[in-house]
Amino acid sequence: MYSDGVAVIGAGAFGTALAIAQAAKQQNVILWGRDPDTMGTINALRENNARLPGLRLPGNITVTANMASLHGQMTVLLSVPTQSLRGFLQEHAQWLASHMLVVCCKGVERGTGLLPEEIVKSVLPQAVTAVLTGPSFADDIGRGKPTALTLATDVPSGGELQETLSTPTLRLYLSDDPRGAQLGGALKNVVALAAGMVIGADLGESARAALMTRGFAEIVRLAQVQGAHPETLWGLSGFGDLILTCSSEKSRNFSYGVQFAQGHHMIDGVTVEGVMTAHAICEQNLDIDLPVIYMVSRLLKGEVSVPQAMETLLQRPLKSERLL
Ligand SMILES: NC(=O)c1ccc[n+]([C@@H]2O[C@H](COP(=O)([O-])OP(=O)(O)OC[C@H]3O[C@@H](n4cnc5c(N)ncnc54)[C@H](O)[C@@H]3O)[C@@H](O)[C@H]2O)c1
Ligand SMILES: O=P(O)(O)OC[C@H](O)CO
Repeated sequence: MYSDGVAVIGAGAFGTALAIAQAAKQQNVILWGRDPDTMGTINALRENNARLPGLRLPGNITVTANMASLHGQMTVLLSVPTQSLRGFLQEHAQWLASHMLVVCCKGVERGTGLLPEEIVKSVLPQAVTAVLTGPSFADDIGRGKPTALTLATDVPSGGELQETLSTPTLRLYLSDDPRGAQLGGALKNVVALAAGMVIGADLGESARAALMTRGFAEIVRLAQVQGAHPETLWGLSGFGDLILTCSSEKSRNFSYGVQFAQGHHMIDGVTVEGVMTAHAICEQNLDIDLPVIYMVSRLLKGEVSVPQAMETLLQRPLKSERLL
């Protein structure tokens, strides 16, 4: 099953990196992007110089804007931003039915509160799905630097998929908790925005460590209430990705947080998933104590400044350090 090769949907930074990584193992990999001109340029240069400059696409990657290139029963890695996933699926449903769909985006959909795999199931109820997530920068994956990720799925053939997608430098750990894995990947971006704001406002490394730790407590709390296994969040998809994203300026979420605190609020064609995810969580009006996540949404809406937000968080009643 699903032995007709690997296709990557979305020719952004991550999709391109995943295609390059898979090309080290698979005979032929398809990289699909929606814009024929862009894909023509990527093919001519054998490089995605707009999204992942400096990395050469091996010859066994077929670069295309034609969904008809997908064939048989493939493993399809979905790497479009979360807020675009539904639109992509609706437009191209006819080409996707026979394949294993592996969700690689991180976020919560605004308006529905759905996680990416749930978006897939809501558009394609019969779809066979999995989730690939964890600490990984596109550039590291594309350069073949050692990376470990979580592959989370309910399907019995998860072990086969793990074998298919693991490479000598990309080590996949199998999980049976797609919900927990996705919540970790989505929510760490919100905490990374907060961590960036702390650094951008020069509030100190100690404050960042406090926010990361208390932010992690919120992630575990929310995940448990929403039916995930708390231990999933202690793994690569939760704790692991939180460390990476909150501590590196290579992270777009962290970097945007830094810029935001310094008064630069424009997002120019860059995918910063944590922004919509913060709002998507808030608009669900959950009865869960999530002070950091809610504060990030208020900050992004301009309702409070970073110093006001920090003061408000510090002035809350003292409490015990329970994680849950
Ligand atoms: N970049 C990374 O290091 C990294 C690592 C892990 C996970 N991710 C996740 O991967 C997802 C994609 O991120 P990215 O870094 O590739 O972003 P990106 O901004 O580099 O690229 C996004 C791509 O999606 C395409 N796209 C947008 N809407 C589309 C639609 N409706 N149909 C088809 N294509 C569409 C855009 O044209 C663009 O090529 C995000 O959820 C991100 O969190 C990224
Ligand atoms: O650049 P970011 O902030 O979207 O982070 C990329 C990955 O999610 C890190 O694991």
